[in-house]
Amino acid sequence: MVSDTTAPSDTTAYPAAPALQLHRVSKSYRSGTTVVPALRDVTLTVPPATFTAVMGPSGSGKSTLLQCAAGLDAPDSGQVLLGNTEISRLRSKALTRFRRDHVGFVFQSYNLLPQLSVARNVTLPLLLAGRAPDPAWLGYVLEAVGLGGLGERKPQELSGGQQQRAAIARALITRPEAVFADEPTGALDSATARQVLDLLRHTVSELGQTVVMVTHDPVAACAADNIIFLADGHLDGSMANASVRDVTERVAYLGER
Ligand SMILES: Nc1ncnc2c1ncn2[C@@H]1O[C@H](COP(=O)(O)OP(=O)(O)OP(=O)(O)O)[C@@H](O)[C@H]1O
Repeated sequence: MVSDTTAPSDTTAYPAAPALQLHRVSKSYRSGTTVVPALRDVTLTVPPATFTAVMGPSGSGKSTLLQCAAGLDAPDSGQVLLGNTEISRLRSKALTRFRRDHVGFVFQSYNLLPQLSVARNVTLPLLLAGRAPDPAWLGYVLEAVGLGGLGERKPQELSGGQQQRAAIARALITRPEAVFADEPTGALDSATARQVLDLLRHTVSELGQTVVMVTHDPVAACAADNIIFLADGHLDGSMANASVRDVTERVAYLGER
């Protein structure tokens, strides 16, 4: 287990293995008598300390990919590895424990508890795991997301962008193998979205965090090192260090090559 007292700048605890690997992952949903394929034979590798965006048309399988990669949903076939752990083999209890200790989540809707202070919200994953928060690490994470001095506020006393920063701090507090973000800027205006994207970028470059983010927005996707495209449940190529124009064009023709 990663110690909570490791110096904030120490990233040696992160595994040398890829942060995330999917090997031939397929997943279908049943809707009445109909079977809806959501992921078809997806294989991908995400190196540690990188920022990956997942793009594709509505219904192309982006959220399903994120859910399977994060251990929130189980693939029908194929393997998912987070660091050195094959999470697709874990049974329910072990998977819940693993997720709690090793996976961070950020959602479009922040999901902060209104009755708790920002600091309490941020340290909740540690408390739920029975681990004592390290005040130095909490202070560092709050500073890193630009919420230094605001830990005692309630979420409703923060702006939308600050609430999303708190949600990102909460995702980082356990020093997870990977942070999964589903449309984290979807509810924000473009200037605030920019700040949140810069923060995610900062967690990658300064904290060595691995971030995987689903987005519909080419501007948001271009904050990532690498963009992977999905079309109809298939992986449909990727782009590194892309421009907004290239991504917009690529998205318009997804699935047509
Ligand atoms: N719980 C479910 N039951 C039945 N079908 C589902 C379920 N969840 C997703 N699907 C279907 O699986 C496919 C992929 O859905 P998914 O939500 O992963 O796509 P998405 O790319 O994230 O879409 P969006 O951009 O609209 O959020 C879609 O056809 C969707 O209708």
